[in-house]
Amino acid sequence: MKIDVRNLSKRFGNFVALKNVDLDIASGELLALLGPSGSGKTTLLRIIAGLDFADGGEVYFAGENAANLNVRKRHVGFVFQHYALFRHMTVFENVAFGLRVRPRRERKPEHEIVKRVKRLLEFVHIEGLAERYPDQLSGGQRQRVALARALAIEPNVLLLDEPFGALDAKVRKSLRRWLRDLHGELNVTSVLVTHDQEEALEVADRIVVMGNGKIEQVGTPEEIYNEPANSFVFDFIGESVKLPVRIENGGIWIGSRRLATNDELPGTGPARLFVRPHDLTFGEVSEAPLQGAVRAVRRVGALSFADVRLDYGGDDLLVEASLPPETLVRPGDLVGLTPRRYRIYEDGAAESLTSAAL
Ligand SMILES: Nc1ncnc2c1ncn2[C@@H]1O[C@H](COP(=O)(O)OP(=O)(O)OP(=O)(O)O)[C@@H](O)[C@H]1O
Repeated sequence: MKIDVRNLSKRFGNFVALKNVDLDIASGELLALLGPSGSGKTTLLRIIAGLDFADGGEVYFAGENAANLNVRKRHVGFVFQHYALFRHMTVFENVAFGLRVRPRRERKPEHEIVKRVKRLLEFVHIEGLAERYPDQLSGGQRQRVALARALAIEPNVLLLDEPFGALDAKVRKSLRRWLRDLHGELNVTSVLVTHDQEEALEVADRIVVMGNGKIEQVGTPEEIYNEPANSFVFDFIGESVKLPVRIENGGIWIGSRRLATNDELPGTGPARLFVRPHDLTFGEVSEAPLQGAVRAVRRVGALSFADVRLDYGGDDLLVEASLPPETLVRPGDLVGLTPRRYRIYEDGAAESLTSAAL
């Protein structure tokens, strides 16, 4: 089921929660709505679901204006962060619920309901838990039940609002891989709300980055990460180091040193350089545009980072740079750093003035 969102806007009192949102969701894709808290992700999801109404704009389900379809007719399955399972029902009954409450004309005979529920429990790998109650399950198992229950009604659209938000990091990771695999087997259009960029990058076919009720960028995980459309997306996705720089005489100046660039830059004035920590290359103090003293060296899993205090035109600036495996530095060492791939944003402007891969 294809979903088109057209010029959607929503206010809560004076607060603008969605501003002229346009979005095409392809049939069968898994789309992630990603953004900081309060950016409007849940509001957009609720309007798509029919649980809330927009002040302006439309949502189309397979070309039909969804305003003409009530919640039930939209055939939407939901999974929320807080497992809204019925506590007094077993896993089996929870999953069967949506099938049993259908109007008599549409309801399947009991033996078919039993067959379908069993198949769903197998599909989400919890067939052994059918007779348990929600209290007797782990958080991850409950979310599997919630997904089986959402799928029971054979939805055209699956809406997931922070489905793994309440789970610990390890369970989250395994469940999102599981969701990715499962989604490949389902012919359902899914929209996943998350504020976890790693989750979105790993699971989604495409990501919609939202900020302040607006769409900042739509793209594949690679596009979003490697070609951020603006400074908001660069800053929000992945780690970033931001350095104040100056544009003058066609070049980028870090203090009194000119950064090697591919292009001549127009204009004069302050700007900001955005660089990923792993795109800061360690080198000779005398040659690199940035110099500083190593404060600490840290290992996080297989990666090493150095906190470098840059001597930055009077202001000290602490940056975290990724250490390539062969680089040996110790606290107290003076090092040079060169931004290898970066983007330059004029102060106050979102669009990148230039980007470079040196
Ligand atoms: N019923 C409401 N009444 C008033 N304001 C609301 C209401 N629902 C949402 N908002 C506001 O609208 C903004 C967007 O909320 P929304 O829940 O869509 O954000 P979100 O991106 O999903 O955030 P989170 O990740 O924290 O869930 C927030 O500032 C929120 O406070």
